[in-house]
Amino acid sequence: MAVYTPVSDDELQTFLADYDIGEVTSFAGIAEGVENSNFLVRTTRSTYILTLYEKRVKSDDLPFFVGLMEHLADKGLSCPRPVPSRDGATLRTLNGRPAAVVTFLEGMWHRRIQPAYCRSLGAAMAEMHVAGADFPMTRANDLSVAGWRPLLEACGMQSNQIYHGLYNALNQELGFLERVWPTGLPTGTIHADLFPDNVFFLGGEVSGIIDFYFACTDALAYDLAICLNAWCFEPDGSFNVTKARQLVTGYQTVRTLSAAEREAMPILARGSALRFLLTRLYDWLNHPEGAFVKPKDPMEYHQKLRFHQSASGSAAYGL
Ligand SMILES: Nc1ncnc2c1ncn2[C@@H]1O[C@H](COP(=O)(O)OP(=O)(O)O)[C@@H](O)[C@H]1O
Ligand SMILES: N[C@@H](CCOP(=O)(O)O)C(=O)O
Repeated sequence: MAVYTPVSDDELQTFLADYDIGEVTSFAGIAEGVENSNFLVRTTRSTYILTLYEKRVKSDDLPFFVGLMEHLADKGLSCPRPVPSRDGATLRTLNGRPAAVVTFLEGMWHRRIQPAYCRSLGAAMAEMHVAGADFPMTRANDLSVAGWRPLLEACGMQSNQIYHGLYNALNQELGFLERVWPTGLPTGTIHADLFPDNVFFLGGEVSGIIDFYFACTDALAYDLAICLNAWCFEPDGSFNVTKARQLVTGYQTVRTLSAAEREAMPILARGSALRFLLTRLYDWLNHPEGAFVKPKDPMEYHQKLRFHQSASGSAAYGL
């Protein structure tokens, strides 16, 4: 459960007194997520999510995240809509943390991924890319290649607690990716954390996308690469090329990938595996005492990285 900052009933009542969202009927910490503190708030009017933004979310970035959700919701995408308080502010402070109330989305996320879900996901992602094309704000991806070395150095030799030789292996991989990382691909607003727990389904089709707190301006194809990692590996660690094909086919029903994007996919997938390996490794070594959170396994991404290191070109991804 991710609740780093507790909120008492009294603190909630005082905070929500400034909103026109009805009377609170129930309130509970949410047993999922690892980044922020999330609470489910039911009121006489509707259901909402209260989020207190934690360590990795910089206050200066919040207007981008909140603005993006408003922009996408205005374009008809099913994503949380920030709810303003009576004075019109969508970003406020609670217990010393920046906080926001957003609308609750119906649907459920799938732990066991079917190829058809990947197809629906691909189309939903491309729709998000198209809808985000005229979003006027930008935010650099601080967890792209330039951000990986500081993360690795912050983990340092402690990395070897997880597995002997891990630091050197990652250092070598990072050196390679720093040399070959693609530039000049079509860019736009990407989600950058489109994992199964952030995509809700109803009846086999994507019904909503949540958790825009890593969203940024970067290569559109990098979002696909993240999903190749997060959706297309089986629990035994093997890569399922059928799921990859479905993901890409679904994407291309809305937006066609260029030849350069297809060619870059193996490196983008490799970089994306390293990115999640590094943040997981950092969190594994540094998770706060007493927080209600289950750190995610860095070694899952080490196994994925090894697949990408041995993959032979775009064909290995069904491209
Ligand atoms: N708008 C929403 N509608 C429905 N459920 C939500 C919404 N936002 C968050 N949740 C629930 O809270 C969980 C954690 O949210 P998430 O944004 O992924 O947290 P974190 O940023 O900490 O990873 C989700 O898995 C989901 O169950
Ligand atoms: N998806 C990332 C961690 C961020 O967690 P989320 O709950 O915000 O999706 C990972 O799996 O490492």
